Amino acid sequence: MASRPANGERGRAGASGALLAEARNVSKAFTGVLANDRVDFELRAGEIHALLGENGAGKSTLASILTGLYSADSGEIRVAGQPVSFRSPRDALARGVGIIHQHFHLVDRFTVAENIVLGDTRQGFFMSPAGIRRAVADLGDRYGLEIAPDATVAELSLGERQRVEIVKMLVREVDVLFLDEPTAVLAPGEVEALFATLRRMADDGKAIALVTHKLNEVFSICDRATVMRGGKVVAAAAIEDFTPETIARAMVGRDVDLKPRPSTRAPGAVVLAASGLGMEAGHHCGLHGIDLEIRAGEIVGIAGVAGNGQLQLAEVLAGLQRPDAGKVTVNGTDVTGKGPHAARKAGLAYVPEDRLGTGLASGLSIADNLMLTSDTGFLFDRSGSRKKAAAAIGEYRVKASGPEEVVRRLSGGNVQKILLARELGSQASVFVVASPARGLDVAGIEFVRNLLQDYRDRGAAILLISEDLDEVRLLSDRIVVMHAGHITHQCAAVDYDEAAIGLAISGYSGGGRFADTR
Ligand SMILES: Nc1ncnc2c1ncn2[C@@H]1O[C@H](COP(=O)(O)OP(=O)(O)OP(=O)(O)O)[C@@H](O)[C@H]1O
Repeated sequence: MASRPANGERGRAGASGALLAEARNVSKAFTGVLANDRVDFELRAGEIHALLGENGAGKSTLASILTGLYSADSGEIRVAGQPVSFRSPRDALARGVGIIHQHFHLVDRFTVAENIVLGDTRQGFFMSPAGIRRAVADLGDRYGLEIAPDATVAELSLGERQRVEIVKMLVREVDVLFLDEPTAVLAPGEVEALFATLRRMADDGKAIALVTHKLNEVFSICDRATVMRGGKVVAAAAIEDFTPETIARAMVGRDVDLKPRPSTRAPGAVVLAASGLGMEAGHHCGLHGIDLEIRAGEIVGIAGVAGNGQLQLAEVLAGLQRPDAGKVTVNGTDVTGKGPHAARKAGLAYVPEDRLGTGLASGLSIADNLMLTSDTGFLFDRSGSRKKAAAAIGEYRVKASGPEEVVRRLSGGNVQKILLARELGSQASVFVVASPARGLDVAGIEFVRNLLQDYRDRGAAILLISEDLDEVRLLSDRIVVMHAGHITHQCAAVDYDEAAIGLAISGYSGGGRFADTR
């Protein structure tokens, strides 16, 4: 059992708590890639430990080795000081080491309680339905995790599903918990709640490893950080010994500049226009009287919590959904409800949020994916498509063995780069871009921001949809807020008023009015 820190003071327990999990001199190669190169990593009782690094640095591989999904080619894994050899994640769980992946492993049509006991094969372990309810309630109280045991998982938000995954781990009595980019799926309010839970778990003597790209999270919650680059550990220290700049430099090997570059020119003619767009509310909130104009040479950012109509709006603009009312024009051509090909032909490119669903075919190579939306089709001109892919891999600094690499094998951030390369590399003049930096490391974020600003300066019209308010604020020339399928606020970026935007995000549309949230 883990030794408990004397108090929950940040940083103190992390430096001195008992060693709960370690990797010593661990290496792991995949075909052509040394994903972990003589890695040392340690997790102590009472700490929240950030595991950082650029896309493809080897973080997920290390987490997978420590939690039983992969075995190391060489080196040693220890739990509570004892060498272990995990043959599966179940083995690791039996030793108190668990992981919560970005894509949850829950059965949608089962209840929360059923999911919690599912697959729990501990010998002699039995929990009656009443026992499970009690355990969920007790753990919920202790760690601030409110969930209804009888709810069906399909009805739950992503934040609630994450809580179910955490309770599942707590029921299995983990001492060490890895979380792979846990805030990527959360709304801002849910992030604070998650962090409070993680802090309570650490205060209780558990060790938490947080795989993340978000430096603000690292500095607000973590006690220590380990930074990886090219499969190696390049820095490991208490958080007080780092600054955002030194962490970014360790990750990338150079200085990173994320300062915005506002447009210096007045925007040109309207190139993307939506007027009176309406969609019936169904399983989503619908769209209600959306009027929007985007001009050549400007970035318009749409802020709001996911699920407030942004996805429907993006899909209507990109021709993937037909609105019930209203009209969309791209470069003066009416493309309303005419399908994605018509929108693309009129000059619109779309980077969807759901990169492996709507965006890319995970079973195909990089080269084939880059040709998926071209008129010629990917069966045509294979050597041309390979050349194009090789150029994109170089330009976007994608970590891959070459153009024939299957997209499924790439790390999350590199998948995002392939999608961006295809859409931003097209000849479009209007770009609808949803969460372009999701899953990207600091160098990737810098790259994408520069790219969008370069395109804008060359006269492209960009609609940026993002839940990351900082991203919207830093990149946009104009800001539009959506709530419940309505536009509740619009302003120029220079007039950015955090309080007004915060109110608009929660539905307040000025003059004492709240948007109709049917
Ligand atoms: N199953 C696999 N088969 C082949 N190569 C793999 C496999 N898993 C990872 N790799 C490669 O190993 C390297 C490290 O990948 P890993 O997923 O560990 O990186 P990461 O730091 O987690 O990146 P990201 O932040 O983008 O998720 C990458 O070059 C990746 O393409």
